[in-house]
Amino acid sequence: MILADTGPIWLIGCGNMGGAMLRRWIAAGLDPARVTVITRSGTGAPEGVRSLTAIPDEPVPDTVMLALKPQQIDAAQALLAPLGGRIRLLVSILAGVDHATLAERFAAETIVRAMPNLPVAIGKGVTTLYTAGGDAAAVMEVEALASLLGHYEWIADERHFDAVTALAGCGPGFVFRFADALATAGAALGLPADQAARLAIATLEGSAIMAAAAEESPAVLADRVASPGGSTRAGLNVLDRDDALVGLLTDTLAASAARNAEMAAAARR
Ligand SMILES: NC(=O)C1=CN([C@@H]2O[C@H](COP(=O)(O)OP(=O)(O)OC[C@H]3O[C@@H](n4cnc5c(N)ncnc54)[C@H](OP(=O)(O)O)[C@@H]3O)[C@@H](O)[C@H]2O)C=CC1
Ligand SMILES: O=C(O)[C@@H]1CCC=N1
Repeated sequence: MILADTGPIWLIGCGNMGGAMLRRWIAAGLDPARVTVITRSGTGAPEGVRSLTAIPDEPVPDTVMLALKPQQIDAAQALLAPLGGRIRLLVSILAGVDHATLAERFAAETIVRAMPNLPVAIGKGVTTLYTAGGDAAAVMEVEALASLLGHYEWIADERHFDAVTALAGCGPGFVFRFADALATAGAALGLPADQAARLAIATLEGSAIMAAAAEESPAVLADRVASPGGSTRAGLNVLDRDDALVGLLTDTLAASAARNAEMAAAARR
């Protein structure tokens, strides 16, 4: 998809996620001269991008992206309050904070919630999008930006946003933890720790690429690894006993989704 040059983009916050997205967009062809990063410290912006600690005395930008923490939404509102008019497109990556809260706090014609994940840094991210409606061209622009980050999908029901945040937004954190656990378990069997770490990550990489390309489900692929009466089955029996792994991950996502809901409630105050 081609990026429309609709004018200035202000990025409020440029930390782990805002920075990863912006670097990827610039690598993919976004003109850095269109972007102004605004943070308290004036740090974090990629080279060639204007970096400020307050909003400039300029016309309302076409696009504003909120990439600070949900707990910092009051500061973002105060920062943008002096703007004299409506922002054409507001994109928020704040976990939890819902569309209605954004509409109440920010004057924007089109508001899109986006939930990216950290592999956007290498163009292999997952971004989930939601809007309650808005200008079709603005929505297309968000799609064009999201497509540069990797896989993207819209959700029609905002009530699913906390769940997609838990699964895909937080998901890399859980997968990285799984990689560590796999390596730790390998080391417990006597492997050198560095070798166990390499093998664990390469195994995850190959398995994920294979699962992404396969027509069969991961469940079928798991059975293909497990020779009848063999060693994989013996291991899977541990993960499957009383749905141990499913139960653990269900609790994990539920805890993340509940935290998103708490942050959303705090932002409504
Ligand atoms: N990390 C992740 O994997 C993901 C994060 N998100 C969302 O991204 C958002 C940011 O998270 P993350 O990047 O991890 O957080 P970071 O702490 O890494 O970045 C926060 C950024 O916000 C800036 N900031 C803080 N306060 C203000 C302020 N008052 N005005 C302007 N800028 C400010 C910080 O700079 P300074 O301190 O200099 O002001 C920093 O650049 C969150 O809403 C989170 O829900 C979504 C998906 C995944
Ligand atoms: O931990 C967080 O709150 C954010 C939301 C998704 C990933 N990181």
